[in-house]
Amino acid sequence: MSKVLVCDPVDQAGIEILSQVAQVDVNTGLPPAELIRIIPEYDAMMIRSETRVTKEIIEAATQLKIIGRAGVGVDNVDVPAATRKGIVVVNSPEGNTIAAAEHALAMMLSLSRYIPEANQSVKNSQWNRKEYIGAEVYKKTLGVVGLGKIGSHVATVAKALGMKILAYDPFISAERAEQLGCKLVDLDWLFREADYITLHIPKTPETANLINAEALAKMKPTVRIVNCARGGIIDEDALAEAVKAGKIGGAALDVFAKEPLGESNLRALGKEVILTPHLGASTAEAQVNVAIDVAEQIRDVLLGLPARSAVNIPGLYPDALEKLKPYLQLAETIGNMVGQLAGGRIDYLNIRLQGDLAEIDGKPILIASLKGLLSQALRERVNYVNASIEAKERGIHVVETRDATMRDYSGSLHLLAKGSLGEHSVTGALLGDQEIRITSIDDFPVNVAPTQHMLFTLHRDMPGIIGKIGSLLGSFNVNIASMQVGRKIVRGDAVMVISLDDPLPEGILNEITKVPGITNAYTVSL
Ligand SMILES: NC(=O)C1=CN([C@@H]2O[C@H](COP(=O)(O)OP(=O)(O)OC[C@H]3O[C@@H](n4cnc5c(N)ncnc54)[C@H](O)[C@@H]3O)[C@@H](O)[C@H]2O)C=CC1
Ligand SMILES: O=C(O)C(=O)COP(=O)(O)O
Repeated sequence: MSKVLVCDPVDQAGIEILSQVAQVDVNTGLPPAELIRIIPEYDAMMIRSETRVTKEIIEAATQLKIIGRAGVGVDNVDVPAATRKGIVVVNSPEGNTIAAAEHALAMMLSLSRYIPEANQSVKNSQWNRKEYIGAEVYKKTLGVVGLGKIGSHVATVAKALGMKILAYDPFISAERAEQLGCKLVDLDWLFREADYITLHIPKTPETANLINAEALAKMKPTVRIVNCARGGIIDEDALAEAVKAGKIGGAALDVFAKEPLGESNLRALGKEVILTPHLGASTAEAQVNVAIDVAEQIRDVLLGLPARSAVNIPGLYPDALEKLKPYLQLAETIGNMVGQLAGGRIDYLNIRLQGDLAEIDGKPILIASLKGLLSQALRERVNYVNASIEAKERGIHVVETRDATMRDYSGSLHLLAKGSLGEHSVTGALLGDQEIRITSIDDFPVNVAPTQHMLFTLHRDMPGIIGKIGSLLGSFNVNIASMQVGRKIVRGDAVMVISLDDPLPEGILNEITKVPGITNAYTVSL
């Protein structure tokens, strides 16, 4: 039975789903060294933002297939290290959108009316109304940095509060911003004009310290900044300094460069600053959503099915994947065949999508072809996650071409591999949308169904050659299941494809190449 390690607190609804297919160990707050020690036992990990899944942990994992992040941000996972190891990383892109957006809005309003400190003062038996004269958000300008899922919801609600919305997001169109009632502007404009700024971007090398002393200096002295996205997007010392010096109006932070927040200048600040302990996703509803979303994906991957929100499998979207499945199988099979025919080190792979296949997104087919190609060298270590990286690291130059005019089958795939031992090609198609047919080998036309054990020969088409191969195989007690010859001209060069019931015994390939007329022989095992 598979084993899943749940390292951070997640809703019971997720645990129940995982328990249908795996032994689930809930073990939160583990120190890194302990995680490294126990991770080899596990097939899957489920985390939130507290556990850092470092390269060291990933390298120590020997059977880990999936890391499920019950939330959005995967910046606490070394995704490149996971990808390299063929481990799928999934998240829940929408499960906590509303929770995070509402927390940002709550922070904005609390900041405007000093609610946290006013509340504390009443609880401390004071009644100080003069101290807490706030500001209205109505008719003020809100600058939304990052108009993705959370930023869009914040903008929509803020619009209903009567705010004017400016947005900065280099990856969305002005039309999309307009639909949301926002004006798309550049960052400097937003910094200059906004009365409130709210951040809804991922933490990336580009966004780290986006709000630094220089940026703060461009803002209005009354601006209030909300960060419910990621710590490290704001330079915390520069922010504390700006609040203290009255260069900005205030800030509300849910996330910090280092969590839990340690020693910090922010703690000493007054009512202008609100700090919450990373609570954006902490609603009952969001926790049920993300736990179910991610647990279902872990369950599926453990059952050998695809994950719907993998962050490190490029181009494999669930709907497209379902339609493409037979073609992925085809690509993997002929990738595997051409890899074995080419043998040795492969330097170049041309993937030609033909007929109907020329019309579709080729990326998943390309990945499947590479997985097949590398499967001899890497066995089960290669999968859809790491096939592209492995190919790149091996220096395989991959070229995708398309030819919609090739219409012998509705859609076919031609792979040509060049390597240290020469050049080979295989074309395959689907018969009746499911059954794989090999339709050419080294450009010789054939029509064979791939089988587990196959023998290919390149030979001169001449009388007696088939008989000689047949008796040679017979003398080694190898049974032939089927045989086919492909040739372009009579008595010219030809290819023979023989399906065998058993694997070819050691040494026999050498004997076959000694038969007069045979130029080369190859075995392929699928
Ligand atoms: N505080 C909390 O508990 C929570 C925090 N989050 C965080 O909120 C952030 C946003 O999440 P979603 O809206 O779900 O993500 P999303 O992917 O839907 O939106 C992010 C947006 O940022 C934009 N973006 C990327 N790089 C940018 C850049 N350099 N400058 C400006 N815009 C850029 C993207 O185009 C995208 O539109 C993430 O960092 C996520 O981790 C999410 C949930 C809960
Ligand atoms: O989903 C996200 O990106 C979050 O930041 C939520 O973090 P959490 O799951 O509450 O630790």
